[in-house]
Amino acid sequence: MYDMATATINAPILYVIDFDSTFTKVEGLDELASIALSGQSNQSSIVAQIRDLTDMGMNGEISFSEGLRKRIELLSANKSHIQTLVEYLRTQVSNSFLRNRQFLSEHAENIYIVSSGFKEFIVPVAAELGILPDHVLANEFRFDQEGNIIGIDESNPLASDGGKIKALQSLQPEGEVYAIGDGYTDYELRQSGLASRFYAFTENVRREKVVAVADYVVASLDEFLFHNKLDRSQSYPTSLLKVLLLENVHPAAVEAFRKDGFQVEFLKGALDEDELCEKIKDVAIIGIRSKTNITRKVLENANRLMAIGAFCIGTNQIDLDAATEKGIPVFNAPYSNTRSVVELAIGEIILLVRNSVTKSNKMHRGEWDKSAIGSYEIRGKKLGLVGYGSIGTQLSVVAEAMGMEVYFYDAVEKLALGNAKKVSSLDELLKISDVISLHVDGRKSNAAMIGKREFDLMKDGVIFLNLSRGHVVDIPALAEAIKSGKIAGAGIDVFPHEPKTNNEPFVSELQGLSNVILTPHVGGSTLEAQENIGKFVPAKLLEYMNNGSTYGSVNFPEVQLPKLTDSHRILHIHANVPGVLAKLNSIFGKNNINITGQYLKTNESVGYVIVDIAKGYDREFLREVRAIDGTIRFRMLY
Ligand SMILES: NC(=O)c1ccc[n+]([C@@H]2O[C@H](COP(=O)([O-])OP(=O)(O)OC[C@H]3O[C@@H](n4cnc5c(N)ncnc54)[C@H](O)[C@@H]3O)[C@@H](O)[C@H]2O)c1
Ligand SMILES: O=C(O)[C@H](O)COP(=O)(O)O
Repeated sequence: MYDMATATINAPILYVIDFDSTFTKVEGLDELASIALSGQSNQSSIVAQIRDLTDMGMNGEISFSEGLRKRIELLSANKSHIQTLVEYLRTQVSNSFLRNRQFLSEHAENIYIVSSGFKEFIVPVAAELGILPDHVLANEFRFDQEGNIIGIDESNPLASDGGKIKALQSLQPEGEVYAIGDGYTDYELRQSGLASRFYAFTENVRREKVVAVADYVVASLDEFLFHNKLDRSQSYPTSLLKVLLLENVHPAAVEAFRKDGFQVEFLKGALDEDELCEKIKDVAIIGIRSKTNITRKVLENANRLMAIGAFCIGTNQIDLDAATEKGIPVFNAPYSNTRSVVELAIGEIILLVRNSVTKSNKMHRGEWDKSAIGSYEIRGKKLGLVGYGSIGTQLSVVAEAMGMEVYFYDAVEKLALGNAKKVSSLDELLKISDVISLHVDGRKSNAAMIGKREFDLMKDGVIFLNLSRGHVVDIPALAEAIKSGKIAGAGIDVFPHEPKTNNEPFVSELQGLSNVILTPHVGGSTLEAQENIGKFVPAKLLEYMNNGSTYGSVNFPEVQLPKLTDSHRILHIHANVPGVLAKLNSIFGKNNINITGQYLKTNESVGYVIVDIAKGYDREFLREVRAIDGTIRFRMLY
């Protein structure tokens, strides 16, 4: 075992880092085989054999040297393939190594790569991040005259079992050695007593046998640096923060968070309140769509929660007041699916005005009903829009381009686009429209805003669409109006009770009614919209997590902050009571903290102060900042 007594006091710690699946995301030899055999029929089977051998070696299931020789025999690669491999590996450097290139170059003297891989591809890739070429201890290939790989340099200690130990011994380290890697041979450095600590590195691959024997498990280089209080790219490692993504958000979202190092859990369906109360306890960021309700009770259980992403437009499913009180900003995607809703509405208006749904249903039953009765053009028809926000206005423009006469009613003063005409009351709009389409938001006060009274005001034979929120319409009253013929056709995409997953049944009084299009809340569900949302919302959340910006938040004071350079940033969220900024400034003054930038925004309930301070301060003052009356949340970025 490692003996502290033998380490020379004050000798620098040596960081010994593995290359394959640690420094880079992949195994170099596996990739070399894949490149060399590209286009050949045996490519996948040989690469699979090589991968199996790599895995067995990494798990300590076969002797390392035996595995290496077998892999080289299977390889059939040459020098030109190595060049291609190097280009590829440059794109495969682990994200947390890329983020921490400053640490790697500033500490280059104390960092070694000790790898059973090959210098020919490790040196050029590692050197780009500041690793010194003579600090790469690795194998070397042997080539024939044509440049084909014919074996390995057997005189290199790394070519034999226990090679990493021998290589490290050759350095005669004077101080402590911390070994970081994903494989069993990295652990052997610790087992041999040469290294005082072994950190199992799980950013790219998690080998349980290796994790089981590790002193520490780190899912990123930031986590390793955090553990050792070393300079790093993330003040708090994202690999220690969990992101919970519900309701089948686009894979782009998963990718965005993983790329930044977060732990991501992805679920296809929604969760109910009790399930969520349990699940949210260790979650730092949650991403939902329209079906997950984030209630006050859920938030009471969310003590690690820092931000909420609504991967949709509507945010009525979130208790925004409770989130604000807890200092949690909420972000949504206000425009990413607008066009998708508009296109569905236009399609439905045409089909319903034309009475095509009834005819299509008859055809399915074997009835041929060729007649013009009840079928109209949309040209010249009056479209009444309830809610003239992003969707209402875009629908207004498109419908007008198709020859409809557009009228709208909105609760707040809105500028009419094109030739659209504003009407002064909902009742007036309902009375004059041939087609009525709802595009209000889902605020509580809009519950059942369209019921029997409103249906009675409408023209006989009106076409009615709701693609906004289910609870806005009284469904029994709607069903009655359809049955009575008051409504000639309806397109309904949203319902007061929607299944949580695709496995649950859907039940509604609207089922089986004639000339009714029922869609399962898919107004915004196009691949384009979902991909846009899957990129947009994580970008907002990451901007908040990494930089503190709240621009675009639906419940928080909005600030767009400059990128943090050469300073540390304090983010202080407090109840909006007088005097907090003065208290903060007096603490900074008293502790000689040099302020390089300061921002303050408030809304009715919270204040958000951001202070950039020069590095080199004594951390003691942070205690005083935390203790300021009314502090809700406090964190630091650097
Ligand atoms: N079916 C879907 O898949 C789908 C997709 C996207 C959005 N939506 C829903 O559509 C809603 C509207 O989206 P948006 O982007 O146009 O929102 P928005 O906030 O831009 O517009 C909503 C408009 O409705 C108005 N409004 C609210 N209550 C009203 C009332 N009682 N009377 C009159 N006007 C009222 C508001 O003043 C606002 O102008 C979203 O909130 C969401 O609930 C559904
Ligand atoms: O608010 C929205 O954007 C829509 O209702 C879409 O919700 P969804 O993402 O749950 O389909």
